[in-house]
Amino acid sequence: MLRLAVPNKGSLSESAIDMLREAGYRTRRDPKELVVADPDNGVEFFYLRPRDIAVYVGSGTVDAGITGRDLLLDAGSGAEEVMPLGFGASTFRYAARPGEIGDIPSISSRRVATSYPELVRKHLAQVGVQADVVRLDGAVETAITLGVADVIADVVETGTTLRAQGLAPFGEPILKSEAVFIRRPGTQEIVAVETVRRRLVGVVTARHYVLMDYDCPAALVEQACALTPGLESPTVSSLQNPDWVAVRSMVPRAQTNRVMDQLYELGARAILVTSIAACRL
Ligand SMILES: Nc1ncnc2c1ncn2[C@@H]1O[C@H](COP(=O)(O)OP(=O)(O)OP(=O)(O)O)[C@@H](O)[C@H]1O
Ligand SMILES: O=P(O)(O)OC[C@H]1O[C@H](OP(=O)(O)OP(=O)(O)O)[C@H](O)[C@@H]1O
Ligand SMILES: [Mg+2]
Repeated sequence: MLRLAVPNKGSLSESAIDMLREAGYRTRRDPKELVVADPDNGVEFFYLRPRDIAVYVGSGTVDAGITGRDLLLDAGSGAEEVMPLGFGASTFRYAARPGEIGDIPSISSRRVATSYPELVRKHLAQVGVQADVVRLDGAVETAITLGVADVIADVVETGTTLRAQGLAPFGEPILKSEAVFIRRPGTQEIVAVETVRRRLVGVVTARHYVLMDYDCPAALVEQACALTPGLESPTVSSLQNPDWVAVRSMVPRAQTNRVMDQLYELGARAILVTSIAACRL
């Protein structure tokens, strides 16, 4: 059986579980369940702390899993990112009291509090800044108030936590993170890992696109297809009225209304949009 690691708690857990369910896998029924066997799909799921997932995958104890890119890089375990999953987006940034430290070179000789010490050490080395890294488990924004650090490096999603502590981010983000599918190097040869990857690509694509159907005057079909090129090529079918054709194409969900407006202006009618439940491209 393939061994797959899933976040058991935290920001990524619920969305990761939803994604696996959409991909047709069995998921836990109770948050206390830590191991779930899915014999029909030949997979055993291990519900682990997101921070530990890259370590398990890197060591080969589990074959693949879902975690955050920032956690993967902090673990430095040798597990590799296969694909981003389109949820759990955040940035990883330095922050300090406004007016005190305003750029990355000024971190030099200061104390930086973080829950991601390896990620921060690697970044400081990359930019050639010497500083003391103070490892904390969480709530690092308070470290400056309590006098443990001059700078923090932490996950920023909305920025609410930073603002509440009177801190402001500075410098370019160290990293743009999101949930990622990771695997042990070499496992691309394992058919079951490749099947999981393909199913996840299916879910990400199904979420990203809608299916658009419309009727279009035959004389305008080239212009209409230019607005809805789809992935390979739109399907064009004949209608009973030979002056019109029916077109079906995949359109990025975020562009749905703009494309419908443009099609309508061109002369297309009966424009229908449907969600895609699943797909394999
Ligand atoms: N608002 C957020 N706060 C923290 N982590 C977030 C947020 N949004 C996305 N993430 C991502 O979630 C992962 C961290 O998850 P983890 O479960 O370790 O911490 P958490 O969500 O802060 O939960 P907890 O603090 O309860 O342990 C990282 O990859 C991080 O980038
Ligand atoms: O930019 P925001 O939307 O405010 O989100 C980012 C904050 O949320 C997380 O903290 P969490 O609540 O998980 O507490 P923790 O620091 O103890 O992990 C993270 O560590 C940041 O502090
Ligand atoms: Mg947290």
